[in-house]
Amino acid sequence: MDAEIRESAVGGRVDAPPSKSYTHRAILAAGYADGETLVERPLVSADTRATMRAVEAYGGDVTETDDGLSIQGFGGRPETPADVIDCANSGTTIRLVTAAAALGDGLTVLTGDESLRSRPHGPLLSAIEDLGGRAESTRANGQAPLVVGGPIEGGTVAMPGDVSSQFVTALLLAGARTEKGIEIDLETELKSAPYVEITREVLADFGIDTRSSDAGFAVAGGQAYAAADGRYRVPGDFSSMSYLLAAGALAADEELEVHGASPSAQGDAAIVEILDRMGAAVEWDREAGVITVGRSELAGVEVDVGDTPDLLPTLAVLGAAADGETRIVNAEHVRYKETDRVSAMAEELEKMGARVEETPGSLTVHGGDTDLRGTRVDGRGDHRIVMALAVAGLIADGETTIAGAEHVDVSFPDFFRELAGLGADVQTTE
Ligand SMILES: O=C(O)C1=C[C@@H](OP(=O)(O)O)[C@@H](O)[C@H](O)C1
Ligand SMILES: C=C(OP(=O)(O)O)C(=O)O
Repeated sequence: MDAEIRESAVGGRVDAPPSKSYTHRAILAAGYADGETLVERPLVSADTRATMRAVEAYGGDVTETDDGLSIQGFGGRPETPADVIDCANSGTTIRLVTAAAALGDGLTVLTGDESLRSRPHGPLLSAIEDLGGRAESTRANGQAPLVVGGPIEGGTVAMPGDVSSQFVTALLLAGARTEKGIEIDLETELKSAPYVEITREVLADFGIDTRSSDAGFAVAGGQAYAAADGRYRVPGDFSSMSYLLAAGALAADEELEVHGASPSAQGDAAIVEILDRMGAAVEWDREAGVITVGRSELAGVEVDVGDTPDLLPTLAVLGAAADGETRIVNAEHVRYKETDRVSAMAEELEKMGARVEETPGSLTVHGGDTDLRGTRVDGRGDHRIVMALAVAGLIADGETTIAGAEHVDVSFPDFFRELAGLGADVQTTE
């Protein structure tokens, strides 16, 4: 599917979609629980469907109802799946579900699409083996397809922190259901650290205690998952909001209001502070959960994305429109996503006329001196590249055509409808 976008103004009110990260965790936590949990206001998207499929493969049941997802847990110990688990495009799913597989008696086979089969899982596989489980990459390169089995009893493992925080998340979720618990000592600095705090927040809401220390994180074993009153409500997604807020800062003719922006552990809420630092007229009423943004002249800034890798595509587009230089640093781990997002944004923005430089760990965008021009760009099969380029299309001269626009289904299925609803001149064509 292509998306065609012409220079246009936006404004009005929009509701943020529910958080992908919280939804994944809530679905799996409900899977680990006994009995039924209602996950209210879930994100239903291609990635979260992959986690639902995994919970069902392990013997749980997931039903979409008008009130949310009604999930019957598999009770802490996954059954051996009758078939391979297809995690599609979702890194969160394959990592969290791999650690769950290490609690089972039998073997689980996990795979995904071409992008997912190129992403790294080596440190998680080694940790499971160190804990006495079996965890192999069929191609012996740390990538899926994976074959995983247990049951692990728990213990202490050392692991790098700079490849993916999802390895820590996966072990904390599964660790609560081991006999001895799991202690994770980090050998290198943790990147994407706020995502582990999201995990700890969801775990606490399901009655699971975790600890953090200078060395890493730990979870005691033998804990039972149970949400208060059997219900869990998902907050709004700040990564998704970043495209809406960027659209407002670059192209609003009247104020743009994003609702559903209540504070949570999401690091990507930093988009509000970054926009403010760039000179945008942005205000966040935390109590009401509403962010308003108006069109403003922006100035380039330096942003460290160590904690907030998913903001890089949005920031690159803001940088292309801002006066002066925007330097996005501490971005090595942004290369391990659905695609190498550092190179992808450099190359696609260059097609639109921006001047961009990359180093292994940074992206510098020289904004202001060149106007973006519409052309055909490639969404790289990556939802965040597609959405960021769509925002760039709002301020580019002429028409921007984005190939692979259907990939928004991964995290924000209504993205193009919402953008059109705000006044953007955008059409999608098969
Ligand atoms: O745990 C999560 O929900 C996520 C963690 C981050 O990945 P890494 O920890 O691999 O950087 C982030 O990029 C991803 O979109 C979602
Ligand atoms: C990297 C992402 O997700 P995942 O790791 O779950 O594929 C993302 O949503 O940007």
